Amino acid sequence: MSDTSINLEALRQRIDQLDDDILRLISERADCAQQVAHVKLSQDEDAVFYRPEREAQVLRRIMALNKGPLDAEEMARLFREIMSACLALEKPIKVSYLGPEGTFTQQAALKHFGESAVSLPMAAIDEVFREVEAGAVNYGVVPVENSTEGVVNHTLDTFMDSSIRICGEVVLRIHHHLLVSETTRRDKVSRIYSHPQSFAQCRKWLDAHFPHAERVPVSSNAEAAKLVKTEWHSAAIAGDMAAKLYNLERVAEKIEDRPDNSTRFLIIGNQDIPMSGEDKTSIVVAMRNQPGALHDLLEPFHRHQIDMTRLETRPSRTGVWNYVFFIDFKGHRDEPRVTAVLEEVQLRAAELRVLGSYPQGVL
Ligand SMILES: O=C(O)C(=O)C[C@]1(C(=O)O)C=C[C@@H](O)C=C1
Repeated sequence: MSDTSINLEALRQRIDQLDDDILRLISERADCAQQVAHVKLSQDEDAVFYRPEREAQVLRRIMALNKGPLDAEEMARLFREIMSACLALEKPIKVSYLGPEGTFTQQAALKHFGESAVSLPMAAIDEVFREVEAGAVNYGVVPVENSTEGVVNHTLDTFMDSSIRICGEVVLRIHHHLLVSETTRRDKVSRIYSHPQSFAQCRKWLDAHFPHAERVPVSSNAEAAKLVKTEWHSAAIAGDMAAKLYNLERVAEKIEDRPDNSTRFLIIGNQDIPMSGEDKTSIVVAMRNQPGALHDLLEPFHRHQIDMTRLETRPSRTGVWNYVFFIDFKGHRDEPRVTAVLEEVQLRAAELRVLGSYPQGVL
């Protein structure tokens, strides 16, 4: 036997021993999670098993402790899956998302809740809200803003008519690929299907590489991928999940014009989330229609040195010229300086609703 094969053998034996340890430790961890479930149930028969603030703390701790060689995000992803499996042992979690299967929203749902969550595709954003409101699922996942294309107005508008709360956020790096099926004539592509937002995010690449192909907008990237299966002269722009789901080949990868293209998704539910230590709060405010209203709204945030991460304006559905403001800022509603700001804004506003305080996205 050569030296290298002896070495390989020894290393594999060591890996087997380590796997034994990992297996034992994961099982012990799962056992602990089951005991946590018993404690929760003994305190409250309607106990909520999923604890986003605790999950965020676990992942942040692991990322801070990690010394490599795996990078912190990779390590957190592994722990994300362990926690997902532990939670499923306590109580399986059901999550609705803006479908169909294979969309970036499904990818975001899995990134946030892990593979052990049961995820159910819905045809529209309102349906995701409705399922959560009706208690048919525990949580929902909807897109809210894209770094290239801006806000998803439909999601914001749906919050105005709903009592649903925001329980979390997840940011997904969006990579688009040009996809074809095994029967596509790659030199004869004359039509490309995709969602309008994806076309917008890949405009320059398309102008340079497929200036003459017809661009056909469809309701989702997954739908685009599905259509390609049946047409020999068509391609689709979609992401990894759709490529995998419909078994398509990537003719060109990462064709988005901006390398930092990302989408933020919200986790919606019926629950108030306690502080995790690094939180955000989202509010919706209607101001009276008078001069200086916007200044009056923003001034308390400035004075209390609260870091505002987003401000969107949407027309209110009640008065013709009235606008409402969607504001995200750092901090949790239970922190004294946040409570103070909310009290001041309440006095100046026609209406204020806290949509939720939740952990800042970790992964
Ligand atoms: O700490 C808890 O409350 C648990 O239920 C345990 C645990 C975990 O596996 O660490 C599992 C699910 C919760 O969402 C948070 C954490």
